[in-house]
Amino acid sequence: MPETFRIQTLNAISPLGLNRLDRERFDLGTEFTDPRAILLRSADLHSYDVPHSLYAVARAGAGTNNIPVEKLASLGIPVFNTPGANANAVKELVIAGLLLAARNLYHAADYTKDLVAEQQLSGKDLDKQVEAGKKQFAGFELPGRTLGVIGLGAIGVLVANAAQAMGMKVLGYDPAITIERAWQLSPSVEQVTSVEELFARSDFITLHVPLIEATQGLVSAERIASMPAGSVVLNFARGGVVDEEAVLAALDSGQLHAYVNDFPTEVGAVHPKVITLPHLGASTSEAEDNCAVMAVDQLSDFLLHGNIRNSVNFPEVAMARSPNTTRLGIFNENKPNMIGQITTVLAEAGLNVTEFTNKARGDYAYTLVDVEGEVADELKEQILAIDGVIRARKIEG
Ligand SMILES: NC(=O)C1=CN([C@@H]2O[C@H](COP(=O)(O)OP(=O)(O)OC[C@H]3O[C@@H](n4cnc5c(N)ncnc54)[C@H](O)[C@@H]3O)[C@@H](O)[C@H]2O)C=CC1
Ligand SMILES: O=C(O)C(=O)COP(=O)(O)O
Repeated sequence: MPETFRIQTLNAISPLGLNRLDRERFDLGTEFTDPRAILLRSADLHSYDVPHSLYAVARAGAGTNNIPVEKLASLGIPVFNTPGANANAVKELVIAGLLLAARNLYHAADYTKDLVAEQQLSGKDLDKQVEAGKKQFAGFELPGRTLGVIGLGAIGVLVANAAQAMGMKVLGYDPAITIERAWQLSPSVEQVTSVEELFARSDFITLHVPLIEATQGLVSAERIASMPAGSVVLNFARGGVVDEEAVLAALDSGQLHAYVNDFPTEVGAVHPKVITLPHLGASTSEAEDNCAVMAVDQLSDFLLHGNIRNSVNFPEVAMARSPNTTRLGIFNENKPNMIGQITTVLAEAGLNVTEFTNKARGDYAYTLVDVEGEVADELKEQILAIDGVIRARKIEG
């Protein structure tokens, strides 16, 4: 009997994704203590005691800063994410953020509500106060203004192209832009080669980078000071990418006009020039469906076939299944003679290899191997005994 894999969900995952799982092979629950896989969105896994049973973690979304990615790599546990699946949702919220800031919409709507709810105005009195008060919310238009986009990945490219189509001058900065994203980027977007230049030339800055050591505090006091007075910072990446204290000081001094962000803090959320949303970037039904479908498909492909697609800590490795073969998935340290030792064990067991792929990424590597016929259980133990092999699995189809 092939195994039924226990998948523990730590956040609400769209049923459109979950319903793709064959219930004969997958058992879904929120309370397992020995899951084979974890499926989550933003739940924090950093203090999670990783059980020996765990084979994989799938993040229905983009950011993986809530997951101990390196630690899991060292245990031979791939972490998957869903690149691009929620990018349009974030792009639309960023465009809304540009307009919220440029037209002072948040305060303007509050003002109107206050006239009726608090001041109890109506009829001609209300009309009069509306016309008298509106000038304090007069804004500015986007065409001709410059938007600096930091990070030209799935989201950054969509934001850059949309802002450009709205008549903005768009600058982009991403020293590691992929060829795929460069092809998608509007040719009118100007690439700048230093983040300092981007700040100095931008009326709006929008952030679309992961939260990693290199991006922590990327928006600093010094960089904000180099922006034109009255600029706007939009942060739909992660709170830690911005030095919030510096932003609040710049809002107080008038150097910044507004800070629109998706990551509430006790101090920031109540500042009058800050517009904070409750981490809403990916919260559309479309994005939730897209992320769930992609995460579930990648996870089930790994559990059933050992294939790795869109992992953030292991390389892309996928092979079609062939009849009358047994598949092994092996995680090992990326060091010399691993392939030699693995194939020697297979040869000594008299096994004929029909397909073999080994790819490395950073300190670790992954091997998928198909051999003719059945494989004895002891073979897995022999492979695990090789110095540098972290984990080995006989994958039943
Ligand atoms: N507010 C929300 O609900 C959401 C937030 N996010 C955040 O947005 C981030 C980006 O998402 P995607 O665009 O889908 O990821 P992505 O991986 O497609 O793009 C990230 C880009 O940032 C670039 N980058 C990395 N370090 C950089 C640096 N120091 N300077 C400039 N560029 C740098 C990379 O080269 C890559 O092109 C996620 O990691 C996540 O933190 C993503 C989705 C929803
Ligand atoms: O995909 C991301 O990085 C996000 O921030 C979305 O988070 P969520 O899935 O809405 O908890």
